[in-house]
Amino acid sequence: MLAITNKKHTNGLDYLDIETDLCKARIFLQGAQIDYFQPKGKPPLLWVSSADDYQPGNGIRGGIPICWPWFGMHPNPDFPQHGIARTRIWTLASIEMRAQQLELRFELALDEQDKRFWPHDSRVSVLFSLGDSLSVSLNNHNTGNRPISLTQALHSYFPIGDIHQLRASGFSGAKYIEFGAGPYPQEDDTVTFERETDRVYTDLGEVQWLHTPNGTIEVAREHSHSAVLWNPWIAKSQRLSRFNPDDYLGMVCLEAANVLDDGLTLAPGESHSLITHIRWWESH
Ligand SMILES: O=P(O)(O)OC[C@H]1O[C@H](O)[C@H](O)[C@@H](O)[C@@H]1O
Repeated sequence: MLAITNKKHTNGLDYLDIETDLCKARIFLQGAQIDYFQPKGKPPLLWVSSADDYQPGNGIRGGIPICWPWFGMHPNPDFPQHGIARTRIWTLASIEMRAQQLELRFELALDEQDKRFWPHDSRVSVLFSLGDSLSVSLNNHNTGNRPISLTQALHSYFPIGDIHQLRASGFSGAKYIEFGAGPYPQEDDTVTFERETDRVYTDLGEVQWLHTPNGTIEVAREHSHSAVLWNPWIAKSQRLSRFNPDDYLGMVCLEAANVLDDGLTLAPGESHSLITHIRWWESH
């Protein structure tokens, strides 16, 4: 089966409700933000805060916000954190079925207002590939005649059941910066959570795993040597917008990125795709 229905949220945001033989998904045009993905017969793979009211103009607190064309704070303090893509309306450009994977491509057309933030000749698009796993590819192409530099992330929120029981693995050999300090070498392969965690990893291997009480989520990346691992813990949860004070107990963000020395510089005519693959891991 294949059902793709255009719907409107009560607060006005347009989204696509999607069902295939292999999964159910929901993608908002604002931010090209997927906030729901569930392989059939398995639990959902993305987390969203019940405090989010899906207001136009805000990124949704969950799913996969797209941080582009910068991650984190911009040197200009008047520019929004994590770039402009997550609050802009994207256009659905194509729908294709390949084998049993449903591919949806969205494009972002920047207006004059946006050019204040991003005065470059470039094209950005995102391709979702939906099957029993989820792949997201954020594609940049330099259409101008000067180099372009940017940072970006697929800011994925995962449902992890209980932060006190979560073990995140696949980190050995990397290094990280946290709260402006570091880089520190990551000696253990596994990370556990006992406090606010906000690490920007570089030199990171291609695959990490989130071992939760409900199963293991595998998060792989292509064309990316960096990722962000984030849990706001108690105090920051109380300050965060669209977030319940105890939400930190049930989520973690592991964000495929191109940041720090893994930031991009695209020569004229050059393209790049930041890709993440997300699935429930099954041992064979
Ligand atoms: O509140 P937001 O702008 O969505 O940012 C949410 C979080 O994003 C990233 O994970 C950063 O590393 C965090 O420092 C930040 O708090």
